[in-house]
Amino acid sequence: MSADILDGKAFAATIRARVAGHVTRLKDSHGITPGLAVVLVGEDPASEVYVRNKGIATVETGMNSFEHKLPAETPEADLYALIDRLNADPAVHGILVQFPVPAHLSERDIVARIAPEKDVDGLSVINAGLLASGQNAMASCTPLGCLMLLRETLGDLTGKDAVVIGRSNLVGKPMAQLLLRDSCTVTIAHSRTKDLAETVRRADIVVAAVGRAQMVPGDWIKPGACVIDVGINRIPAPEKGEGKTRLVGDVDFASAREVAGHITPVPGGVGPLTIACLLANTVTACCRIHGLDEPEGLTA
Ligand SMILES: NC(=O)C1=CN([C@@H]2O[C@H](COP(=O)(O)OP(=O)(O)OC[C@H]3O[C@@H](n4cnc5c(N)ncnc54)[C@H](OP(=O)(O)O)[C@@H]3O)[C@@H](O)[C@H]2O)C=CC1
Ligand SMILES: Nc1nc(=O)c2c([nH]1)NC[C@@H]1CN(c3ccc(C(=O)N[C@@H](CCC(=O)O)C(=O)O)cc3)C=[N+]21
Ligand SMILES: [Mg+2]
Repeated sequence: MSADILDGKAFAATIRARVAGHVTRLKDSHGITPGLAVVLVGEDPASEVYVRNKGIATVETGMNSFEHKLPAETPEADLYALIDRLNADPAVHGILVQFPVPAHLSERDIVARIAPEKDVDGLSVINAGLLASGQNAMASCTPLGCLMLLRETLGDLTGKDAVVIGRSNLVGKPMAQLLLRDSCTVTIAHSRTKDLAETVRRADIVVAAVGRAQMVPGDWIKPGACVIDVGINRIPAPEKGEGKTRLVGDVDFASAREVAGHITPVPGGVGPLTIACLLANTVTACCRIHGLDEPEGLTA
């Protein structure tokens, strides 16, 4: 059996079309253009991919995009001054500071500096708390995109055994919360998990968010399971020529596709959904900031 390969790119396009519809309505009826600010400090390969693709998509959906690339040695005070300006800027409805940041900066303190209503990554303690207590949160873009794709693919998720590999505040934890809200039986695995292979073998749904290239082999996958690969890893690709690289996920796609029922590829899987949901969250933030009705079809 060979898995159904989930086309994240195509599904992302339908989400973006919904976003574009709401943007048009905001402009025509209220004279408001949603704006998204992205801050990148230093260099990170996964973040570079994100910034490139996000800028294009933001403008395509009719929103404003503000990019701030700062050098790796940027002092904390300068970064905070920028965040304060973005917090106060009425043209900015969403703020995203890309992680990881250089070691002299604190992710926790950066998140705390961002106005919670503009926190489109859903990282603030307010958003994390709202999500954990089952209230109307701004959910992190990647888990939101994964949940939308899972519902689209499997329908009702009630009672499914879900294993999330990774417990970051950005991906693993909010993913587990969203799956729990949809009544999955959720296990969160991480670097200290005793028998990862056995844990993953129980799962009807596997979400891999680790950041280790191709670490999940096909023989960990339960036949017919739905495999969502969040990882974005750059590895050498000598077959493409000297010094060339390619993107791979955290799942060994070649062996996993032989066992899984559904699987997301990298690239073309979760990445495009993250971007579509970032735009969706920006529109949601914009509506909330202006006291307008919640946009439909953009939240989980
Ligand atoms: N496609 C997309 O749209 C996105 C992709 N990404 C990518 O997803 C990946 C994960 O991102 P993020 O969550 O921020 O990463 P983090 O580095 O913040 O978290 C990684 C998690 O993986 C766990 N882990 C590390 N090694 C192992 C191991 N050997 N076995 C089991 N678990 C392990 C860590 O455990 P512990 O807590 O114990 O250290 C940690 O919880 C990265 O490749 C990132 O680039 C991220 C966001 C969006
Ligand atoms: N605060 C914060 N929030 C994030 O959500 C966040 C972050 N920091 N830091 C970096 C990671 C990584 N990430 C990606 C999103 C989309 C693609 C993406 O568009 N991927 C395409 C790439 C296609 C290509 O260009 O080759 C795909 O997978 O098809 C990649 C990576 C978000 N992240
Ligand atoms: Mg992280």
